[in-house]
Amino acid sequence: MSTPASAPFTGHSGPTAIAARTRGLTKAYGSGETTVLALDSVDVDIARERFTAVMGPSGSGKSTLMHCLAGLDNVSAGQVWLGDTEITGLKERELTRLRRDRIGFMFQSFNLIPTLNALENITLPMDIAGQRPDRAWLEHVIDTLGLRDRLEHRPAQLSGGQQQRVACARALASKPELIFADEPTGNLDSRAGLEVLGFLREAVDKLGQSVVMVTHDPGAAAHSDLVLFLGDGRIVDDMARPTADGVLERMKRFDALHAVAPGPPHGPADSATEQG
Ligand SMILES: Nc1ncnc2c1ncn2[C@@H]1O[C@H](COP(=O)(O)OP(=O)(O)OP(=O)(O)O)[C@@H](O)[C@H]1O
Repeated sequence: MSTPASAPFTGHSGPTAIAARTRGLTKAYGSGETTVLALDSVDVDIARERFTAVMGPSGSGKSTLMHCLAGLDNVSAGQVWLGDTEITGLKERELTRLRRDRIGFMFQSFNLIPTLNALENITLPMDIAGQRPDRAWLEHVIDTLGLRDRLEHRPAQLSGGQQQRVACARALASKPELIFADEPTGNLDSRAGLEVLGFLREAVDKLGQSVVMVTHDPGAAAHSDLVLFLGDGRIVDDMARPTADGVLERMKRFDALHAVAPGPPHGPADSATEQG
């Protein structure tokens, strides 16, 4: 578990091969009798240059896990690292810079600026940060995502799938260590959704990126290398090289278990996940 503190991030196969990790990550909302334990002592290693999907029923803690991993939410207990940097305990300003420099985000709702064209949207976070894009990398991302002939178009002139590809390029533009995608296909029809999943896959396979995606869709999860299943704020299972059918079966089993024995909010099932 200990990693050399001075180990630099190399962009690809780093010294730890871990993009992010948590130990004892606990997040509670509220206090007293109304406390909700959204995450209950989660230990997880997110592998570098891999596509990790996070699944689980509504309210199981998926978004909370993503927010804590991305430093968007403070934790109640435990530790979170991005690469070799412990982010728990960082000040808000340091967190803002870390997110800007080292993390990419994709959301269900694209979040593009309507008055800017595709290229301007892609480079906006870097422009705001006063950073110059690595030109060769940017060109590579644009070609990989098939956006070359759409760069002058505004979001309204693009299909939903194309808009999400622009959002994907924006997330990739600064060559972040880790990309978080929150239901990135949630607003797309199945064909456009497949296309975006294919591009996320390529971002990992061809561009050496690391992706964490929250999804409810077993078909989307099947594009990942590893599915983490959350239940009641804990990682209750994982599945490497998932198939849509396999994921669906696993989810049905969880549902059946829940239906038979609703039990206490945080049951004993916990196979704290270690990969990499
Ligand atoms: N700001 C908040 N205040 C109080 N409770 C919260 C807050 N955010 C989340 N929760 C609670 O924490 C638990 C986990 O929520 P979270 O949004 O992480 O689940 P999720 O798995 O992402 O759900 P969904 O699939 O519906 O998006 C839920 O019980 C939720 O009600």
